[in-house]
Amino acid sequence: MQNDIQEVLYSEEQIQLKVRELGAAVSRDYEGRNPLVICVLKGAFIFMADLSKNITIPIELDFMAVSSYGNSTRSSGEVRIVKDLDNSVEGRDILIVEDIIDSGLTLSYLIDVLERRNAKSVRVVALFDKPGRRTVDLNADYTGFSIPDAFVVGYGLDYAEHYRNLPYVGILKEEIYSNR
Ligand SMILES: O=P(O)(O)OC[C@H]1O[C@H](OP(=O)(O)OP(=O)(O)O)[C@H](O)[C@@H]1O
Ligand code: HPA
Ligand SMILES: [Mg+2]
Repeated sequence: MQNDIQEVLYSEEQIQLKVRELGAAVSRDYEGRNPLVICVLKGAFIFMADLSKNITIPIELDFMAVSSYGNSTRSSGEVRIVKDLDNSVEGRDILIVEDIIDSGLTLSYLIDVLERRNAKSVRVVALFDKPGRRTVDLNADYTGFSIPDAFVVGYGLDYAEHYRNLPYVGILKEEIYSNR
């Protein structure tokens, strides 16, 4: 697995430090509000686990699975809900937890769905952001790291379902996906 990585962008330790900061910011901003924190599966599963342990106010958790990349390094443009929420979002303060914002298509779709279901507020915390790749105008309320336009894996992020279990985040060698 390690041999497929061209360059480590952020180590496990650097990520943990950032996640602690994000947890503190969320805890401060949502004091007294009991938000519903939504994990966007599968990519955000590790970030959600670590972030939630760093949130010090009462929260509820829910999970939604959406997919648009499949086995590609480019978005198909079609966002599919693979698993929906268990909870109603009506009248709730929602915090969406995303691993990465790339084109922005996944998030713009999700925000739209949650607003149409009458959430009281919708905010986004994203660990990684590729601002150079947006096709829709959208930004997270809380961002961990801005990264260059390269396909990255690890800490939940996959290529064709592989590499999610790497504890760090790195750029995938182009030769792994260029001849597919
Ligand atoms: O801003 P975008 O271009 O929409 O890209 C970001 C989304 O793409 C990835 O999900 P993916 O479809 O690969 O599903 P996964 O989380 O199960 O890997 C990633 O985890 C984000 O949810
Ligand atoms: O760089 C990425 N890596 C993994 N999944 C992704 N989904 C959007 N961008 C990426
Ligand atoms: Mg993926």
